Amino acid sequence: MQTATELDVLRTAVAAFRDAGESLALVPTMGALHEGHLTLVREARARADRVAVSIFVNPTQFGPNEDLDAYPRQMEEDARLLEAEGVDLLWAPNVAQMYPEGFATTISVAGVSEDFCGATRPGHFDGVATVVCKLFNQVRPDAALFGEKDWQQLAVIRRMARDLDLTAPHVDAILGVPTVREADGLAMSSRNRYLSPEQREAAATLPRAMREAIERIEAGADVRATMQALEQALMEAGFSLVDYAAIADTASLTRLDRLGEAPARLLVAARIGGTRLIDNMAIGKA
Ligand SMILES: Nc1ncnc2c1ncn2[C@@H]1O[C@H](COP(=O)(O)OP(=O)(O)OP(=O)(O)O)[C@@H](O)[C@H]1O
Ligand SMILES: CC(C)(CO)[C@@H](O)C(=O)[O-]
Ligand code: BAL
Repeated sequence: MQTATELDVLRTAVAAFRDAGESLALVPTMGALHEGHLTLVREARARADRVAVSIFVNPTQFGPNEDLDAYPRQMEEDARLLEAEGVDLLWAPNVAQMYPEGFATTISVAGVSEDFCGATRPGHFDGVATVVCKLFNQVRPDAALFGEKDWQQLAVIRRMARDLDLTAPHVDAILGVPTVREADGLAMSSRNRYLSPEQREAAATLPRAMREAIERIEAGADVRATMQALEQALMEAGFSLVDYAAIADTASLTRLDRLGEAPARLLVAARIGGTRLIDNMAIGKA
């Protein structure tokens, strides 16, 4: 595996793949890798001749009171994990390279980025869209893979890629990979390591309560009342705040107060101690 920490080194490595006629898939990450990330890498390997992974803890997607400084950083261990997965290229820029003196451009995706995490983390998706656009321009992959765990992020990136012609037309080059879960159902996340043993146990209530809510709504229960019951179940389990618990259209993320014909998603963000967890699941007709 080649590691590039400078843009010209990255470009030379990518050009060598291209000169050899090889396809390239990109897996963008913020590091602190777990099985969720490695599943994205394996999917990428199955789809392209070459795989590039980026590791960059992007400061512009963190709010002023969020965990930018505390966010886990373990570059050497991550590099070992990626090497073992057969990754070809690790792109690990620093903040000054990504945002040089005078950097002044922001990409903002209206609509799909506004509710849910966009409302509770103002500016978050501007930071995500801008850095992902830069990563696409730096690496110029044929395809990029993202986790469904960050469902709204995936929707924002798909919208941006279509709007800005970042990928080939008529090709779904932005690929979503189903959420990888722990044995008790908790979605894997780098932030799970912030949880104390007691909080970790209580955190499994999140996917459990979501599945119960889905069963009830699919059996005809009222959406609003079921969302209230879901919030209550989380608070009783030890969560301190539910940022949102709602059903939305899968693609537009418009909130729904009942299931209809279009595919829908249950989306939840909730805090336990100082840790904010998100999860989402399909509901209704697939
Ligand atoms: N459990 C998971 N299953 C599938 N994909 C995942 C999972 N966790 C993260 N990903 C995906 O990996 C990519 C990089 O995510 P990131 O590095 O932020 O990890 P994370 O575990 O989501 O961290 P965080 O705790 O910041 O949410 C994203 O596309 C994300 O959706
Ligand atoms: C897509 C991403 C790498 C952009 O910083 C980040 O939001 C993440 O890890 O999900
Ligand atoms: N996995 C999404 C990145 C973030 O929470 O900032």
